[in-house]
Amino acid sequence: MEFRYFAIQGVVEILPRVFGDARGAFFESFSAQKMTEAGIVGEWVQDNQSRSDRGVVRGLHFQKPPYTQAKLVRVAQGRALDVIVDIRRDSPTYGQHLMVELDSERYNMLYVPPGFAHGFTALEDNTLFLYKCTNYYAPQSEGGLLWNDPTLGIQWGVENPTVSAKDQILPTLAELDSPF
Ligand SMILES: Cc1cn([C@H]2C[C@H](O)[C@@H](COP(=O)(O)OP(=O)(O)O[C@H]3O[C@@H](C)C(=O)[C@@H](O)[C@H]3O)O2)c(=O)[nH]c1=O
Repeated sequence: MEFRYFAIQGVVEILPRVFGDARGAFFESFSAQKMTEAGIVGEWVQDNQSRSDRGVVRGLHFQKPPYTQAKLVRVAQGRALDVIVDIRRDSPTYGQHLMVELDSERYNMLYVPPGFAHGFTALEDNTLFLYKCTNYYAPQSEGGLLWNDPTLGIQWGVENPTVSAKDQILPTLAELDSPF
């Protein structure tokens, strides 16, 4: 398992060791021991999965304290462009975003700590997006950021994205009163 760190502190890409053979492939999709050694700590309590067709954008989402979530995200089928925005008020990279392509054929994953708005776009039909969370879903604590806020300048990689009604009315960064 290899770990890649970024200019935005706290975010880690995980590149598992993949064992290919005549039957197919094997990899460890989670190892508390190896991830803890790399600084990825959390009490993982919920696993989620969504299926999206090409051009679907989900996000940008977070849960507010005291129900903040770290997320460990990956794609089991297809490809997604994963996007995170730093909304930690005291962070030198506040308002900056990072994009990482998650590819089911590369088996890569991304660790997203609390303090980030998270979203992705599916780059293929039937993209299966899997993630672990360190807190249970708390609908009353849902927060978000407008996916196409021009201030963020995110290039989502698809034309005419499909976005839920709920996500179309999220606040812009300027309107956001970040709880982090
Ligand atoms: C996130 C979530 C949703 N739901 C329900 C609520 C709703 O009826 C339905 C669909 O919810 P949403 O539209 O919020 O699903 P979605 O837009 O896929 O939400 C997810 O987006 C990505 C980008 C994230 O980062 C996740 O944390 C989560 O916010 O599923 C749960 O029951 N448990 C959950 O943990």
